[in-house]
Amino acid sequence: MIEAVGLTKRYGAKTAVYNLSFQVRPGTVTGFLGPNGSGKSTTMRMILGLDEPTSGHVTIGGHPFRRLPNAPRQVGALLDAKAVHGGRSARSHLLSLAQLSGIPAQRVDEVLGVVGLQEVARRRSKGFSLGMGQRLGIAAALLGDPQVLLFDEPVNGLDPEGIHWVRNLMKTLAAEGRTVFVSSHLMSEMAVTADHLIVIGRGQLLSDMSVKDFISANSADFARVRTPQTEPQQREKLSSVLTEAGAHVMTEQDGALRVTGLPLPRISDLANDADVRLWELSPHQASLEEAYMRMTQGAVDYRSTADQLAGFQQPQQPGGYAEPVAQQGWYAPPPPQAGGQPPFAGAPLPGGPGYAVPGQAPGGPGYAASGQAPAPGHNPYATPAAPAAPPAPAAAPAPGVSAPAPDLTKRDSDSPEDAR
Ligand SMILES: Nc1ncnc2c1ncn2[C@@H]1O[C@H](COP(=O)(O)OP(=O)(O)OP(=O)(O)O)[C@@H](O)[C@H]1O
Repeated sequence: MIEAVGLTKRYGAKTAVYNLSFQVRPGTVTGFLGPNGSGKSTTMRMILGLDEPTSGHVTIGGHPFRRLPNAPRQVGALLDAKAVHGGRSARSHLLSLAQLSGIPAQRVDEVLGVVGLQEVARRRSKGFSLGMGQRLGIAAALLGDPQVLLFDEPVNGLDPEGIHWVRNLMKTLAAEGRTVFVSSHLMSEMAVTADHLIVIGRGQLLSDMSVKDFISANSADFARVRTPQTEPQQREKLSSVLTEAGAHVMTEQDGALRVTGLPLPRISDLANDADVRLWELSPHQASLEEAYMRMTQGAVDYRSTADQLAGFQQPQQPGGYAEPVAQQGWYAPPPPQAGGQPPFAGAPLPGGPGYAVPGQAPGGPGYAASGQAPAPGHNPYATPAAPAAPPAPAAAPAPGVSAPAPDLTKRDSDSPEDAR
């Protein structure tokens, strides 16, 4: 098991990691997520004894990495696939690592087979593609047959077959009882690979929970309801009936209704009672990517000015950043945006069940969950709001969620110096 307690790392005035506490348990794949620059690699380097924490500590199996007896046989890691002497062949690179750790040469050939590089084992690694380099880095991590494995972006540069292979490898390693800690920006992959997630933003813990809980805590389920296109009055009638019953109803670009606040059977019953025929009644559950974007929206450092999402950022507070989203309550499904219109200008925050928590950016980042661009000039969500949801309790964070800590990152002097 990996255990971090109050882990903090400062580089000069820059706080890369602040007061991180978490455990990575054996037998599961734990995903490590966070926007660019949020401190994932720094955390991994501290776990591996490559960086000294400014305060706090991190142990593997109860020992700091540097005091682990025969560490390479207990812990394997892929941090930077390019950290290989390009003039050496894949085999001689692995052989030199094996010799340093007293690992027999036979194991080198085994891991070359496991990662599928046996055919190119004697080729110089400088001619390797990005994906081949990743495979070589994974081979190095597996060399000591360790119980604890850390992978920083292992699927970076891999083709679909390679991604599939890494996914199965991680799962197999975890199923063997090993501790597998893996960072990635590929949410679709994480959704099918990881069992548990640790999410950080600007160096601080945002979430520590199962993938399933993470998705449900950061999304609002809703129903898509369609009535016959040829009879628009049916849709209007249903919309009124559902609204009267307490739902929040919005019209999507394709004419379907997006309904929150009522379970599907109730929607069906109400439609039936109102004599409205339904052509579609389907549940929508957010993807990990949607949930992740909703959670980390306030903790993204680098965003294109051309990115439509830029307008949805909470303003950077002087001397601090907009608080990461605490995981409590339910959130509005991300509403499609009208072309170029400020996201919530003039439009009240949709209320009712499943809506936003005070202190957060209203309504979410504004990406279209349905993947459909809204019609220019028409904001289907600028409808009068239902009464606002009662305020969520401000202080108590949900289980597994850290309360947002004060921002200790400093943007003005990102010194490359390590001031530990
Ligand atoms: N040696 C260093 N000196 C100064 N600042 C550093 C150093 N290493 C990391 N940082 C800063 O610490 C912050 C966290 O960086 P880190 O590489 O850990 O983030 P990350 O989450 O791994 O990012 P990415 O997803 O882009 O790989 C960044 O702002 C980075 O610039």
